[in-house]
Amino acid sequence: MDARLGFSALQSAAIPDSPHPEPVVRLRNFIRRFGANTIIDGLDLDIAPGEFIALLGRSGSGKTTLLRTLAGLDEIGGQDVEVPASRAVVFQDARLLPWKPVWKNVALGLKGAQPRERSEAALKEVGLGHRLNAWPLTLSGGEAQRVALARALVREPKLLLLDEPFAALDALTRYRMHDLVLSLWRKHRPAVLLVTHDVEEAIALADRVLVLDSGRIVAQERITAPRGERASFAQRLREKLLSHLGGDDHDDAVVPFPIAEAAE
Ligand SMILES: Nc1ncnc2c1ncn2[C@@H]1O[C@H](COP(=O)(O)OP(=O)(O)OP(=O)(O)O)[C@@H](O)[C@H]1O
Repeated sequence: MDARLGFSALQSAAIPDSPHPEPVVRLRNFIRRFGANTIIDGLDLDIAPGEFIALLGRSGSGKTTLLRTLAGLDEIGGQDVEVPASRAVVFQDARLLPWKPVWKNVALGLKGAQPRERSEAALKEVGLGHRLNAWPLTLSGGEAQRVALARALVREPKLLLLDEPFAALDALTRYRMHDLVLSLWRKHRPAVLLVTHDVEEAIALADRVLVLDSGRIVAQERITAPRGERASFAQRLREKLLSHLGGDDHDDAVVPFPIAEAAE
């Protein structure tokens, strides 16, 4: 297996180095058009089980279109697309039902036994065990996104799709969410596709960074450095500076820096 890939244009070639014979996501020559506009233009993509992928691209490059396809939110009839049935999406806005308390938002549509207990356990995992009966409108932006994460994870998805979930948060909350997402990912190990505009975020979180342009993957970089060593100086300094700015969510569910690199 290769250590690092350069930014070579891949265009519609299959990603050659998937370490698993059976990817959890498999797209071949995927095409998406809106009217006369071709948004995704013959895309091949494999995502390995448990792999964390960040998808970068300019505005309008088709990132959300690709994510919606993987989420099953768009009708794509007749194309060679394999995705797991168990998948969950977190969007930029939490999309909580304001008339239901937090735990019911997480339990919504949950199949199987003990929805309340499972919802409670998921909310504890994201540090909101004390807000089970809170109303969504009383939550901060960071808290609401943590509820959205709990709602996704309680379904134990094989594929977790994150569409700029941190973009609307302040910097401190965003960095805390990074740590939280990483700790949850390490524990549950879903494959993750994170759509983001933030290159630094992509480098900090992902195993592999893809760049989408004009409907094609034009570059990819596999990042093998342990996450704790990625820009650790910058992170320490950032944490130090940001600790003076305060934040909306101080709790002990967030993994403190340095991030523990458990079995990457
Ligand atoms: N339902 C739709 N009907 C028509 N055009 C659409 C539809 N959905 C997306 N598009 C177009 O497809 C293109 C790609 O949109 P998409 O939202 O996937 O881009 P993006 O990379 O996620 O952009 P951004 O970073 O700004 O969110 C845009 O030109 C958009 O206008």
